[in-house]
Amino acid sequence: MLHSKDEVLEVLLMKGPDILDLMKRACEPGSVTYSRNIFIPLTRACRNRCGYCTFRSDTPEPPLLEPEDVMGEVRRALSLGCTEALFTFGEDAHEFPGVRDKLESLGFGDMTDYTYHLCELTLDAGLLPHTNMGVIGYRELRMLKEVNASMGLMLESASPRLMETEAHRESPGKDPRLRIKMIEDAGRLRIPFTTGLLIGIGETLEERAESLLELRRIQDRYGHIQEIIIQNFRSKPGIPMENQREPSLLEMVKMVAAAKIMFPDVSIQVPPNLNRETGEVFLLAGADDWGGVSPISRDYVNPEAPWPEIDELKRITESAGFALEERLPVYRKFISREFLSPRVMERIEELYPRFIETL
Ligand SMILES: O=c1nc2n(C[C@H](O)[C@H](O)[C@H](O)CO)c3cc(O)ccc3cc-2c(=O)[nH]1
Ligand SMILES: C[C@H]1O[C@@H](n2cnc3c(N)ncnc32)[C@H](O)[C@@H]1O
Ligand code: MET
Ligand code: SF4
Repeated sequence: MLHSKDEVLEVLLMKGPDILDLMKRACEPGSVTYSRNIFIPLTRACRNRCGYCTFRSDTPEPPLLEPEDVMGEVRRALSLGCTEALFTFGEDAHEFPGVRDKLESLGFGDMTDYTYHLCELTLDAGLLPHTNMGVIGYRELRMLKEVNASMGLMLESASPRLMETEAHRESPGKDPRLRIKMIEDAGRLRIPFTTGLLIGIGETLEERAESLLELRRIQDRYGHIQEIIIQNFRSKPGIPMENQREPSLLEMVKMVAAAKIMFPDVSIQVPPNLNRETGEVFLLAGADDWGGVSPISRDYVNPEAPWPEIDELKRITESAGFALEERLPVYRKFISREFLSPRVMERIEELYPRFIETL
């Protein structure tokens, strides 16, 4: 195991054949999971302005997806065999007058109320919601737990220093203290949780080590983290961080391996669309999940990076020596009354019994 900052840092500084030993230590034979989803970006309005983001828009047009649009997409996703509805969008969007007026005309007070309503309709229709709407409070989390199979929030980095750099200078919601608090709140509420780190946004190797150790501390205390995304920063034309160097393949390999060694109890996810050529190398470094893959929608956060077809994902996974296994947005070991609301649990028992642990 890697327990101290020095030990983790030593891994992140490795060179030459030591890296091969590291990969061997992290990689276990077996299966690699993915979830069939549809991405539903309710709004591009966001109170933050992250230096790497192309998703946010100042004048979102339309300000909000309407219930009919959302439910049309949900039905289409169901007909294509999806199980997950991924609700990811801007933080505190109801602070924008355009969004607030639209919410009001639909009869909702804020984005949480609206999201709750859509999750409820989605769950009734048969998809399992996973919501990541940025930082929200304890009461909002408690409310959304009732209609979500899992929820998520990227820590991005545990470094408060990035709040003074291009990455997060204009993003009060990326303060690691707020993000850590929300991840802990989700732990207190027993919500199966997805978090992750964004690699290459100006953080030092030492800060990468600290971020992993911070997530380990939270997981030791609460045990609700089901997966950690190790996401590589992608440079895109027009973003403030356009000239920032992307992380190298070996930097990513070392992060993935360190994460797997530190978290034998958590899946390590790398998004296949951001790693078209290199994804299979990450499997050999301990990554064991591809995340949500959509047969219909784009990755609205990374629209230039299409997801591979599921057949292609299977080919890549098998050629590296692993089996591709479909999962729900909630991992098998969290499918229980301890972690899911009665409503969500009943829906899974009814519609997706094949994903439930049979002992
Ligand atoms: O397609 C994407 N899915 C993203 N997902 C979705 C994720 O792959 C799946 O929804 C989960 O694995 C649940 O099945 C996120 C989920 C979170 O909770 C937090 C961050 C992300 C980030 C992305 C992302 O950048 N692109
Ligand atoms: C939804 C998640 O997508 C990630 N994200 C946002 N912009 C980029 C980018 N340019 N490259 C890679 N990941 C990005 C952030 O980590 C965010 O939390
Ligand atoms: N805006 C949220 C965040 O960055 C959700 C993901 S980005 C669309 O945490
Ligand atoms: S990454 Fe999320 S929080 Fe940051 S600007 Fe984009 S939408 Fe907002």
